[in-house]
Amino acid sequence: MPESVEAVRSILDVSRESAERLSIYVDLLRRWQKRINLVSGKTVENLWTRHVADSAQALAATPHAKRWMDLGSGAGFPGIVTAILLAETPGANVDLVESDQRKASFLRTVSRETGIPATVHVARIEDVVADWDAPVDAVSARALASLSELCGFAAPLVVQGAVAVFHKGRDFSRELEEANRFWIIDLVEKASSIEPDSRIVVIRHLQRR
Ligand SMILES: C[S@@+](CC[C@H](N)C(=O)[O-])C[C@H]1O[C@@H](n2cnc3c(N)ncnc32)[C@H](O)[C@@H]1O
Repeated sequence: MPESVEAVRSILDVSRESAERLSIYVDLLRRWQKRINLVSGKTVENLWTRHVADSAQALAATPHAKRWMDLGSGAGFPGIVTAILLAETPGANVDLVESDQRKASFLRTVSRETGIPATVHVARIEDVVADWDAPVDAVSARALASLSELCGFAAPLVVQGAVAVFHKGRDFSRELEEANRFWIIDLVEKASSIEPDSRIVVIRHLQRR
């Protein structure tokens, strides 16, 4: 797959404006990566496929969602990518929750330089979700925690009508088995177009056993 915006276009349509914003984001990430560890060093050469296109699968899985919360955003995957792809959609917003100060500074810089509809919360997910009272259409997380833990983070939002969209890796079957002990989960999984053995998991209903 090409290491350019074409990798993202293999997942969904990307406007010229979004393509420009994605390029600004990738340039900033490469620059900041020299100072702080934003992504694993061995993936820097493949940022467009391994991170940007991979992240675009969250919005592709839930294309009608406009108001997102991204948990443990790190360098902005998938939350910043979602916000860029929704930048021209009226009413769109992505709340990014990240407890690490330096990563949050990076996220704020990207948000400012690209002019995207994103709000950065430098806080713990548990605290943000517990106090949250604004409508959320979708909640995303990638490389953050086990499925069972993610259900715990997202449940208060899913109960209020949000759809949960999680990137999950090759341990998914074992994680699902564990999560099923604690949660009744209405889940649809889709094979990742980017990472073999990975999938995008969409949860519409969630209830603690
Ligand atoms: C492994 S990184 C993944 C980052 C990004 N989602 C990605 O896919 O590249 C997990 C991130 O979640 C953040 N994090 C972990 N637990 C958290 C919590 N309870 N509240 C807020 N942020 C948290 C960490 O600081 C870290 O940046």
